Amino acid sequence: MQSTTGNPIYALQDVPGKGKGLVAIENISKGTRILSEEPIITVPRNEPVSERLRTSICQQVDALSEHQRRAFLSMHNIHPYGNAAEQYLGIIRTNSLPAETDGDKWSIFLEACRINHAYDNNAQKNWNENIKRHTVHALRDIHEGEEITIYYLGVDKNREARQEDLQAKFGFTCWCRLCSLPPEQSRESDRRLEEIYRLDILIGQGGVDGILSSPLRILRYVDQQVRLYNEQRPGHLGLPRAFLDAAQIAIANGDLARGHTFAERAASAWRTALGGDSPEVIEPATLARDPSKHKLYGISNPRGLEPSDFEDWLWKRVKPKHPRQQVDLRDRATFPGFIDLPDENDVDPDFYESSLVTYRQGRCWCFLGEIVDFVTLHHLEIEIKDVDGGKIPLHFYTDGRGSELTPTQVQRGYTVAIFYAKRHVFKFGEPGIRHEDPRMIKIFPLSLHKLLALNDQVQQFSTELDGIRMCHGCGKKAASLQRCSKCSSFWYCDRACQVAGWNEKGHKADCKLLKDPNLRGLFVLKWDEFDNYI
Ligand SMILES: C[S@@+](CC[C@H](N)C(=O)[O-])C[C@H]1O[C@@H](n2cnc3c(N)ncnc32)[C@H](O)[C@@H]1O
Repeated sequence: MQSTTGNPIYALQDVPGKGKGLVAIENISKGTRILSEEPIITVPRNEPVSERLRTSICQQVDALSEHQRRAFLSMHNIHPYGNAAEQYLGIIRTNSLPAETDGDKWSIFLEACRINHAYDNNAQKNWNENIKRHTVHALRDIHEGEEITIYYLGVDKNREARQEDLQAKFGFTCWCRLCSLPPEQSRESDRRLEEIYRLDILIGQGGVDGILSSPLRILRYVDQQVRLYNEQRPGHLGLPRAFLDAAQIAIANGDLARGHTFAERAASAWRTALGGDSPEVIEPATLARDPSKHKLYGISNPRGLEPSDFEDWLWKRVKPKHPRQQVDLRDRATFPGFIDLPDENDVDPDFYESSLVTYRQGRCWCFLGEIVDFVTLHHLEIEIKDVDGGKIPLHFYTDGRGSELTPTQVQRGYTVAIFYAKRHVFKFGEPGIRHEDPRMIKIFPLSLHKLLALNDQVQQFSTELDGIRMCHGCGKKAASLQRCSKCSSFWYCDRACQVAGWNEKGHKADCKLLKDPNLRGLFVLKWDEFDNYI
């Protein structure tokens, strides 16, 4: 590809430890189409090696121009060979890229096949079915002299699986910045991926029913996924998919304004990675123009209501909340991350109601964080990780300076819940939380990750909608389920379902946790009202 001045923007150069590679020879800005190429050799992906295939490959190589042939033969080959046909096959296996959207045909592209791999890739490869070319776009600004890299493996995988695949298919180990992280940070990155996949399941499992019955909960999952994708690596292709999910949730629930914005974000992310002429951009761009054309628009309008109930719905008349609705621990208004806590010296309107002369607390809230480390010098100091992954100090300025907590309570990996926490600027260190009232803290013997996973189960199996609940054992929805007598949180058709829930679905461990009235309390307190301190 050439720059606007007509000069090439990259060159094939030696890259230490990787053979040849493409290197930017001028600054390339995010979203630039770095190259767009037609294939020179194409093979069916899944056809077993046969005489017919060998002949077809030899004929295609023979038909190349001298320049193309030389460039093809200089490509890397990790497979041993004894004759020309085997050599060609080895080069194709080491270098080919998809030449059809469904991946049935793979091809050799003289330039794109020279790009090396990195997990923190700065460019995105793609077969563009509209223009029948392979394209590569800059996922972020690439500086002059920087190597252009793509991700070889398609699906995102944890570090060990990535390295195994790269060794098996391409014969190398990736040493990019993300693959060389120290073990703890690398595990964190792997955990992020696991969480992304877990959220994927939670988002998809209820289908349209889920989107309609708990739109906020599902939107929270997608919100969380977007944050994780952004932390994982730049331009992750999960992002536009997540934006499209968010658009669908908004539109299905009649919110065209948000549907429009989410669809625009999806289109913009695809445009950066794949170019404005790629088919992937068309769907979200069309949706952004008119979100009401989406097939789910309008399905949230209630059907079969009594006329008076319909009027209540139409006018958004507030009805008393269902008493048995469970609070969602992912609700950031009630369980904010550190950054969203009120500042100690401000009157934050999200938490306080103010008039001209006075203000009063308008709601209850609780900060959740996982104990990463702790130390006692003059007082107990705990390092905690919040829902956003940020680490902050929690200093104990209670009368006992933290000694009111027992060593069995203060353990790494346990979750701290602090009611009415505020951001405090310490003179001697990083901003954090100054904890003064011993009644305002609870510690639960499970990680924040597990607490949120338990919350997801509670949301799915404890929440009643129009008198209907879901059996935790078999997943059936019914009005006449029996509740677990120990924790009162999960519901079952009969004894067999209870045994299945206990043994196969992990309720044995969850039940023990939920027997703690303090933990159960998190799910049932009236957080959005304030009468008195909890
Ligand atoms: C498609 S080719 C890429 C171009 C190749 N470097 C060349 O010289 O033609 C794939 C081969 O490049 C090398 N390679 C690609 N990415 C690499 C990386 N991150 N580290 C080391 N070698 C890499 C491996 O030998 C791999 O089999």
